[in-house]
Amino acid sequence: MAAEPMIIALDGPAGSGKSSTATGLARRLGWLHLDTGAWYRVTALLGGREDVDPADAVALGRLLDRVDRALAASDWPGEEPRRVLVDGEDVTAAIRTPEVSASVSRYSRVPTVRERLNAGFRRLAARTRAPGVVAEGRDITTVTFPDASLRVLLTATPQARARRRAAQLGETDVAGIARDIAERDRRDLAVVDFLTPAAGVVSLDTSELTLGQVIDRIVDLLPVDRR
Ligand SMILES: Nc1ncnc2c1ncn2[C@@H]1O[C@H](COP(=O)(O)OP(=O)(O)OP(=O)(O)O)[C@@H](O)[C@H]1O
Ligand SMILES: Nc1ccn([C@@H]2O[C@H](COP(=O)(O)O)[C@@H](O)[C@H]2O)c(=O)n1
Repeated sequence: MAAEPMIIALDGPAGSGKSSTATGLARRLGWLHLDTGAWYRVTALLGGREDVDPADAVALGRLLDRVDRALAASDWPGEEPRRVLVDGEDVTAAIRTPEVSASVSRYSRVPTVRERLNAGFRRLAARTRAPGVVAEGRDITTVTFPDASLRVLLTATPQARARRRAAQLGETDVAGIARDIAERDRRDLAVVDFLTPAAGVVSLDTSELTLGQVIDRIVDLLPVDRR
């Protein structure tokens, strides 16, 4: 029987570097990168387009069935940068717009959404062709994969996060970006605590580290035969 895939779980606030770190780790290790935030974003994108009221259990269930099928079809270890496809449509860029970022918590705060997506993440990780999974989000170390082989909480100062995001977007209004990040964190923190490391979770402050240094530090925490 094939060995269970090894899991690295990464959590952290917006802009702390989860996706870039997970991308680099997955590339280096040849593992599957599971960007859970992307699937919350897909839910918000499709929900917004179809005007799905999160309180309408039937419409929400149909929406989540669709997201679930797209998630299940996304086992592409080694593909970086990752594309996000839904029924053949490439929504990689569409899920990153400021509108989706602003609306995602309307769906991500709903318990049914979290339960259905978490179940899909666990199924994907259990049956991936990859030898391991780097999963990143907000509740990955605590709820989705509390038994992961390695669990890391990435942190960075609000200033560092806003500076990085401004550079990423080519924006000069760093203060405005800092406000957007703080607002999204505030809404997300009402649902899960991703600022306090749970027992056994390694906390890594990336404010003064380059991306390469962050990846090296995490690889150093793996058993020697898995690096
Ligand atoms: N250690 C680092 N040093 C410098 N820049 C970094 C570092 N980590 C990430 N970055 C840059 O910061 C920006 C935000 O990183 P990233 O998108 O990975 O954060 P995130 O935690 O996934 O954010 P979100 O939760 O909003 O999706 C990117 O442009 C990335 O290249
Ligand atoms: N495990 C997770 C991951 C994400 N979310 C919600 O999705 C939003 C987008 O996530 P990004 O990582 O792409 O920024 C995020 O703001 C959360 O609302 C979540 O709840 N749990």
